[in-house]
Amino acid sequence: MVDPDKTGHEEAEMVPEGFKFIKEGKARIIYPSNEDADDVPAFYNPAQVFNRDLSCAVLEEFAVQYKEKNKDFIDKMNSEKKAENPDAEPWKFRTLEALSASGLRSCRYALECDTVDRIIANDISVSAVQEIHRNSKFNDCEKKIEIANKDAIELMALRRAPKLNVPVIDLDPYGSATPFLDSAVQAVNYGGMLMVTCTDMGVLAGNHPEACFAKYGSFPLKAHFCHEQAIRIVLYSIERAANRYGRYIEPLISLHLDFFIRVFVRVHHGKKHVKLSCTKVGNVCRDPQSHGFTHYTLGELQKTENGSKYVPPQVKTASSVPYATNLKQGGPMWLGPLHNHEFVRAVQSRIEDCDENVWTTKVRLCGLLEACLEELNDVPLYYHMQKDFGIVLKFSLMKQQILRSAIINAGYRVSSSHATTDIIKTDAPLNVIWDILRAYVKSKTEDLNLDKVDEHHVKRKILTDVQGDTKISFDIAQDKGLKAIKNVIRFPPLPANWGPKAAARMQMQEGQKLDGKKKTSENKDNDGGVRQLSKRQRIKQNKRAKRRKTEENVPVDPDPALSTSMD
Ligand SMILES: C[S@@+](CC[C@H](N)C(=O)[O-])C[C@H]1O[C@@H](n2cnc3c(N)ncnc32)[C@H](O)[C@@H]1O
Repeated sequence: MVDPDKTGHEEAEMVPEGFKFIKEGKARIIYPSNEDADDVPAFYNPAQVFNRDLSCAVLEEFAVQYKEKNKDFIDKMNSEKKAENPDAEPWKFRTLEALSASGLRSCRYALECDTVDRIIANDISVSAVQEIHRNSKFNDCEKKIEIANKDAIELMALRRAPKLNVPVIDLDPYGSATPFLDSAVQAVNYGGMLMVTCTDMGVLAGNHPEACFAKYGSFPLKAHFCHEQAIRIVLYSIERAANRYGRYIEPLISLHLDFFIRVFVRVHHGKKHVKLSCTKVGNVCRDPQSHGFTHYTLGELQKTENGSKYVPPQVKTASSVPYATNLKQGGPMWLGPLHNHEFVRAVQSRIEDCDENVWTTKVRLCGLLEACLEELNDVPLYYHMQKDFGIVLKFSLMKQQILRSAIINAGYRVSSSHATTDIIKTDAPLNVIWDILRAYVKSKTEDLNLDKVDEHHVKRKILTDVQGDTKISFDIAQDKGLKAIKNVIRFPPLPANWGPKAAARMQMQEGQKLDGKKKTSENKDNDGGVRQLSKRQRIKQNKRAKRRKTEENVPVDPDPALSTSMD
């Protein structure tokens, strides 16, 4: 490989005019000098460097663990192959990057993950595949990268073909990964891993609940826990797809980052465990007035004289959300743990050992994984200190540390979340939190200022209620839930223009089409769906798309957001 730090003769010869080279990790790609041009051959977003750095670390750790766990099986398979054909190649650990774009990620996997033997870099776009060829050559990793130009759904559906035997599949689409989940859960090896990105945060966060239901099978609630809720909806969707084929997921690391969701899940198989799925997914009920919420699984496992059976859950929504008059239901979503802490620790120590010049996001990655280790893994969702409690009580509340102490002193656990700041994740029942907050408000003021508050208003109900038997103490507690254990940066400021980016124009082979995936204002405008186009911009873009379609015969669908029907 050409030394990445050299900018000598050899490189200048390889970079065509109008192009530049971009360095990321140990890889470099050749990319148009004008990145904002309408017609870039393949998609590349520098803001996803964090996603790629993390994915390299996770992939290498997973590959090491997978080979170790399956050592006997791999050895047996290799000796059987050798007996049949002495020249047979040994078994290879393959990773499929199903939506590869420029091939940057695949090149990085090839160069930075020593335990991964092969990467299949696939993209439906002809121009993207040309870039993958060029970039894998440029990085001198052609031997490790197999290139495919197929619809990812078809490619993964070829799972019965013994050649596509992949322990890891990476899905990094524009917008939602849901069109690819069905074939991905079937194609990945037993005990293999799916790495899944979803960038349609607007949909997942509850801005378009009907679209979220259509894509993910889950109805999101508009609430301050929307970031973690988005992760849980994606996990639910993967679990449901897996269950249909006798498989189930184990989340290894599940993240909300900047403008997207990235989850790493192990895919197991086994009918007995698949049945348990109904006890891991469920609904959330939230009162928009008091901001209180509760959750319940869709099914419960009940012990019987002869063993156990699955039954519908006992739903205690009303008693779990005191002062609620009008509960709104969201879901279903994943209610189990988001992370496997042992795996997170292993990835974290791998990152700690790496060179900061290669993984430029090292400091942030370590902070993020530390935040994952700190968060309560068995408590779904959280409250925002001011935006939930403060707003309801119309009172400037105590510092986080004091409320956390009070919760711990009352005998419960509390933590922060990697997903956002200023939140309280706790196993304390809501009546305990209201007891604490009521006691605090009363300790700060004698005048509760309720004269003008309607008698049915939730603030009045909370503040005039009889104090429960919660032990109240605002003394600073000594507990790991109180303050960060390691002094690492958890939420560093982000660079300017950090966010989703416009999709590249797709050039497909004749006869190829995008199954179940249309270009919409969400995924065409960006890879995040966070910034929506105005109606005028969409009309303009539609016209441009139609013009292209006729001029170049490239299948670009008009923006469905302009039509009245949902599809
Ligand atoms: C967000 S980009 C991938 C970015 C890349 N993984 C990276 O890290 O830079 C999505 C890519 O998916 C490709 N794509 C979209 N639909 C596809 C399909 N059905 N099959 C294969 N590739 C597809 C697009 O051409 C585009 O290059």
